[in-house]
Amino acid sequence: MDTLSLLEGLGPESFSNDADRYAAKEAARKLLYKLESPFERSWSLCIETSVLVAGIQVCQDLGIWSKWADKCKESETATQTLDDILAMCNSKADPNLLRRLLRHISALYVIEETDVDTWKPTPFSLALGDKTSYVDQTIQCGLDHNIPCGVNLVKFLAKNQYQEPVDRFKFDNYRDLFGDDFFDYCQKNPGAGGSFIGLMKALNLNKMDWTEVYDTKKLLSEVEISNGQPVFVDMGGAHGRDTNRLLAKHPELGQDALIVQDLPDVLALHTQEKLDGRIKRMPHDFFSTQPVLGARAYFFHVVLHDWSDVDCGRILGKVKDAMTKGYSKLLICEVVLPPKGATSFMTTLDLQMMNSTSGFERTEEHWRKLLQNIGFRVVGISTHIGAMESVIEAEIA
Ligand SMILES: Nc1ncnc2c1ncn2[C@@H]1O[C@H](CSCC[C@H]([NH3+])C(=O)O)[C@@H](O)[C@H]1O
Repeated sequence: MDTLSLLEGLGPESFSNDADRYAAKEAARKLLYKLESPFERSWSLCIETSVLVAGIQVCQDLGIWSKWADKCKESETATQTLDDILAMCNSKADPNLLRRLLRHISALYVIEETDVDTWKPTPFSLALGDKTSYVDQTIQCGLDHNIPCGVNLVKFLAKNQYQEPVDRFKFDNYRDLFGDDFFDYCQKNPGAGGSFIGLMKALNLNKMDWTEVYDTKKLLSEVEISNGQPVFVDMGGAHGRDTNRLLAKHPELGQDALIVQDLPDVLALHTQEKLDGRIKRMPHDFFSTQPVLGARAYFFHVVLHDWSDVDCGRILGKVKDAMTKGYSKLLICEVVLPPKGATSFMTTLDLQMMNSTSGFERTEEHWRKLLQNIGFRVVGISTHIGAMESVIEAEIA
């Protein structure tokens, strides 16, 4: 078989597990970067992609992706003509406008052109139409926050003499662009707040279950389950999926044991998914006194990277006041930056934090120093070959 046919014949089913598929995807990306000329790369980065994202979102706004996905569930024929697609639209659209958008997004493999003015979906376009995947929210979040912030960041850094933005109250890219800092803006603009939480749901679905990274059995072995005591507090827990995962692993956990805390608007507007009745949703601002005392674990998943060391000190100081020394644990599920060889997932998160919250990812040394300064002792850092984040376990020193 020639090389091109061999490459085109590969698919997710060619790999026996997801780690191998991911490794092959990264190899293909490296290959693409080697094969494309410098001009092709710059063209693809900015010129092709800006209108690709716009095209995908216009189809989203017109309701095309969800209608198309529904049609596929109902019938065998996924292939649709331009007229069929026009009929899916929730508002009137110019046929030639739609044709031009569809032509571009099919030239870039979002859908597949099968004939004149005729296309069939791909797993990606079907996922865009499947609300449970939150892939649509990943695009929406990018348009609401990440892309405009990335454009602003260039001028913002120049304007601030290339100082590192690490304290949002001093100077902050998001506030420079939108007039408010990230979480204030999200509270005032529920649409933008919703797409951010949507991205968090997508990320959470696509990351390794934290209970596979960290030994929850050991954590719970010293807990008296039936005493009605709070066991686990998921702070900035939003959707509560991490708490659900703990419960799925330990169904013996009872009423009042599990609490998901977040800002009131996030719990009221953006996290309506049904949680097990044993999980309590509790509005709580983590800069104020922690009302749940003496839990076995206070858990933060991709929360502290939003905040400066000073703010982490304020947040964790409140947690420390609620903890029982010698019993309560602080669990931090975050990227621990390696000195060398950070993955693109890690570097993306790091710079997206700069983009939107003046936050950042931390090295192991940084985490240890930060926690030590607040009066904690790191007990262990759990990692897993398939996980992008580690779980840092700490207790009161
Ligand atoms: N002051 C605050 N008090 C409580 N939660 C907050 C505060 N500021 C931001 N948050 C929440 O912190 C979370 C950061 S995003 C992380 C969400 C979740 N733990 C996950 O892993 O997917 C968001 O849900 C924010 O609403």
